[in-house]
Amino acid sequence: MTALFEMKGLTKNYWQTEKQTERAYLFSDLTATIESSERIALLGKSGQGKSTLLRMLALLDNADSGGMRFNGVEAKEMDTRVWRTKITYVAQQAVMLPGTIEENLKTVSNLHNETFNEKHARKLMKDVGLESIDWAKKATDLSGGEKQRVALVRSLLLAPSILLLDEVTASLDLQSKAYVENLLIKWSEVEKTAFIWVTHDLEQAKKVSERIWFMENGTLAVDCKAESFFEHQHSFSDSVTL
Ligand SMILES: Nc1ncnc2c1ncn2[C@@H]1O[C@H](COP(=O)(O)OP(=O)(O)OP(=O)(O)O)[C@@H](O)[C@H]1O
Repeated sequence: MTALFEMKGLTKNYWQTEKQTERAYLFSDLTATIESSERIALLGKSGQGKSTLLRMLALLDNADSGGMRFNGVEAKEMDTRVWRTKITYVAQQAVMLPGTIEENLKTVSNLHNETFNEKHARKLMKDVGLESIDWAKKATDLSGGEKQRVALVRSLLLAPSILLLDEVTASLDLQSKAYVENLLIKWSEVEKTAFIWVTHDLEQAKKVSERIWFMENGTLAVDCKAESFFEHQHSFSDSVTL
């Protein structure tokens, strides 16, 4: 059976401006396969290249070598915009487009010339705890945490196959964080969406993931079931102090 997603030998050299260390690359030869709607937490100390990898998977950054396939199709054979609707990146700092919340939510349907499913959007806004917000409000006036949740709903409206979540709850209070975690777990189960969630919060990783990718020294040092990772956490690196 064709895998949902494969990455093979992905390598990123340091940028020219980067202070050279003992190795020339940020990460090298990252290889992994996602068979179906798996929930993966991507862990690793600061500066290991987790965000760079996510951006690379969404074709927002180039690999120096290696390749990727989605449903058996090479990234370079697919239209970049189509790829990004299948494999969608949600940034740590949400960016709102000029205009109202409603206009932001409608970006996706407008892009695809489709009818906007308001009921679906309202349900998602409720799921992230934003049911009482006025959609006529200017999106750029929202708080950081509100912007993050609107951005997440906007991405979910694309119905991607793989969501790339870059510390998406870092700016949220505990209640909103729980809303988002629960929504994404449920969403993955119901819609059969995979996600790769970068987090420094081990409790969150334990709650949301079935599989762990752990980056260390420029490699994907660990790729295993979440249960096994947390059972043997002490034997990975320096106790995985993230
Ligand atoms: N566009 C760029 N130009 C130069 N250096 C960059 C660029 N993007 C990232 N880097 C460098 O690459 C390294 C990895 O950055 P990245 O943000 O991918 O790491 P990370 O593991 O996600 O870190 P954190 O956990 O702190 O978010 C860092 O040293 C960063 O300064």
